[in-house]
Amino acid sequence: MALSYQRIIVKIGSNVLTQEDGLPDGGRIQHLVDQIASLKKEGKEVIVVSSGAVAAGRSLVSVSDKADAVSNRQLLAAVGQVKLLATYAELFRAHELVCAQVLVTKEDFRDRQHYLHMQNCFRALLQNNIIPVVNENDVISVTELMFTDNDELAGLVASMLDADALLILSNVDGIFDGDPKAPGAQLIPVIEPTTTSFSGFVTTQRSQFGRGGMITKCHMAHKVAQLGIAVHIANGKTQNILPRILSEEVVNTKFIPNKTASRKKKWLAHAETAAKGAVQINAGAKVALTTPGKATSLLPVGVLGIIGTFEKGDIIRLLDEGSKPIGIGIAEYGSDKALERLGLQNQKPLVHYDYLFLNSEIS
Ligand SMILES: Nc1ncnc2c1ncn2[C@@H]1O[C@H](COP(=O)(O)OP(=O)(O)O)[C@@H](O)[C@H]1O
Ligand SMILES: N[C@@H](CCC(=O)OP(=O)(O)O)C(=O)O
Repeated sequence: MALSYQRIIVKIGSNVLTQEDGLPDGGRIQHLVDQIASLKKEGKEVIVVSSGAVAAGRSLVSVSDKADAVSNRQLLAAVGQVKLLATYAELFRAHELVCAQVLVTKEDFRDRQHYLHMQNCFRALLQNNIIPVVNENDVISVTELMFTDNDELAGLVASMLDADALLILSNVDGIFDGDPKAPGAQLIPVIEPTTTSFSGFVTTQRSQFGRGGMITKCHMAHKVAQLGIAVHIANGKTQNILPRILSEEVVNTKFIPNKTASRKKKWLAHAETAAKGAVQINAGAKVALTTPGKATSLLPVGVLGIIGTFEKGDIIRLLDEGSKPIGIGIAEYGSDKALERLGLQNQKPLVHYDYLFLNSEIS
């Protein structure tokens, strides 16, 4: 039976798009575009997250070994992204399809305004039947500002757009129970939402031109599946891989999706590292917030202390009396006002339920 995904994110890894020598594989890109065009003709929405800018840059200019690695990467990506998108645009045009370039940084997912602008743009593109081709803005994203890899970026895009599925194309058939090249290694076809540890079977080894490796792919895939989105890890070098994943005719690893979470909560699930401050809440507030089936906002009466400073709209962490993190949310007002209202009754919520994300909701 065919899988009925409607909105699909296709993540194409560096290794799928490059040949052994690190230069772009034109035939491979063509074949993938042909497959995506077929999905479009079936009425599906497709968003492509494509690596390959650095590889494309390498085919155009050679960089000096003496220059620093960051500058070289910026230069190759800046040059290569033009070629990468020109290649996609030309190949999609042959199918009478239009694609668009979307370049983003990690910061764009942390800032609520940037996030909403981005989401709005994606919606407009999809409504106009345009295929977004997303990559990290490698010119700006250096060191700590970088995504771990494009898998992380693809996961964020999938949750932002409430996708039905994320198809991660790599250079392996899926996740194996050990080194995929070792004799007897077995592919794991299905990973249930209850699986939490991958370190037992996934090594930290990366493909030749990849950045994050399989372990980061697993963690991201698990997190995305917890948010209600199916994730498949499959081999992008296999012929007709996309239609064959959907018709369940090909080996791959599927992360079974969990119950769906609301869109806002999906964003919050990824936003923890962006927290500006924290509030410590009392036991009564903890019980009220974590009681299943109840939509409760955090009121100042339940707040014991404010840690750090934050402003209205910032993400803050919620800690219990023992300083254990219990969730995150968006502050309705800044830490100064929160401090004035600490412990007081009949005050406006510090975190509204709609902007509150509790750890218990995804575990
Ligand atoms: N248990 C495993 N199953 C599959 N692949 C694994 C496993 N452990 C490590 N790997 C390695 O992960 C690599 C794919 O990850 P990565 O380098 O991030 O690729 P990509 O460029 O597609 O993002 C594979 O080439 C493989 O060598
Ligand atoms: N933004 C980079 C891709 C880096 C990256 O993370 O690649 P991959 O590990 O294959 O997902 C580029 O376009 O070259």
